[in-house]
Amino acid sequence: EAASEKKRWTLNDFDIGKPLGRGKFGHVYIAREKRSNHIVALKVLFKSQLKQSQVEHQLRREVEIQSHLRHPNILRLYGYFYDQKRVYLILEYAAKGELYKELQRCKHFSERRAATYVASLARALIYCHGKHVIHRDIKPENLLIGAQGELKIADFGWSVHTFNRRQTMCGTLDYLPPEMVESAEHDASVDIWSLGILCYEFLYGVPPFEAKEHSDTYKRILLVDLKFPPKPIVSAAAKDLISQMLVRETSKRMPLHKLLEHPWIIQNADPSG
Ligand SMILES: Cn1ncc2ncnc(NCCc3cnc(NC(=O)Nc4cccc(C(F)(F)F)c4)s3)c21
Repeated sequence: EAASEKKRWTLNDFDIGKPLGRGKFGHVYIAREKRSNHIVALKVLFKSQLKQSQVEHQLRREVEIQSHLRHPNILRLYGYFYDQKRVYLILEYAAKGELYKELQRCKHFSERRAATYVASLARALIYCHGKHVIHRDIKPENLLIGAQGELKIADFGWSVHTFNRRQTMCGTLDYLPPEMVESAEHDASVDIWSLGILCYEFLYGVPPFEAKEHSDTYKRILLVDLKFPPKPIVSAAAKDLISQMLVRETSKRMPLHKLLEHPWIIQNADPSG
């Protein structure tokens, strides 16, 4: 493993295949590493755009964070390389593609499928939080589906290491005001909120606080203006779980390990994930 991490990859190491998707900063292609015949996804980012958006540090943080994460429901970032104009991310290939396209196709998921996805995401987030990493950008566009139908969290471009905050206070915690100490904890609960939003969108096909104007969505979020439409029909257990995750007071949101014991998850999630 260490040897491969030391290896300097170049574009010549890969045969590039069809485009898999196009993101804000560049395109993703299926690719085969020539020596091993290993299929990967190669995300090509233009340095000019990264510089223009001043996100180079975020990309470095993503690569650093991802290099320590190993979990079946987290898309691997195997490494990166760059040339004159581009940065290339060497990523695990998710054979069944993007979850948001699947959600658009199905309109909404069954309770069993939704619960199975939510449980596997909860396990991945418990793993991340255990390593003081929060994703902060959990949404359908950042979820991919592996060859066996398993969910993979991708794109840690917005993730942070909660301990960074503590370390920047030159080692000592003593001088941190309560809100600074607390906010590091608070961050971990942002992923619980987002998972609640995701669970709602899996079941209803739309996020709970959607509104025409951004300002209205913002107001609905702050009020936690949570409404469950009569259609599609959704079990009381599912609504109970969502209601316990979408709580304004961060410390009162259902902890992820409690989520895995919730009746709706126990009754509906496929244990294999
Ligand atoms: C579509 N698709 N279908 C199958 C499939 N299999 C694997 N991958 C796919 N798609 C790529 C998924 C990604 C994983 N990690 C990413 N990471 C990222 O894009 N990081 C990133 C970019 C620009 C700027 C920044 C910065 F600087 F702001 F941090 C960070 S994108 C696939």
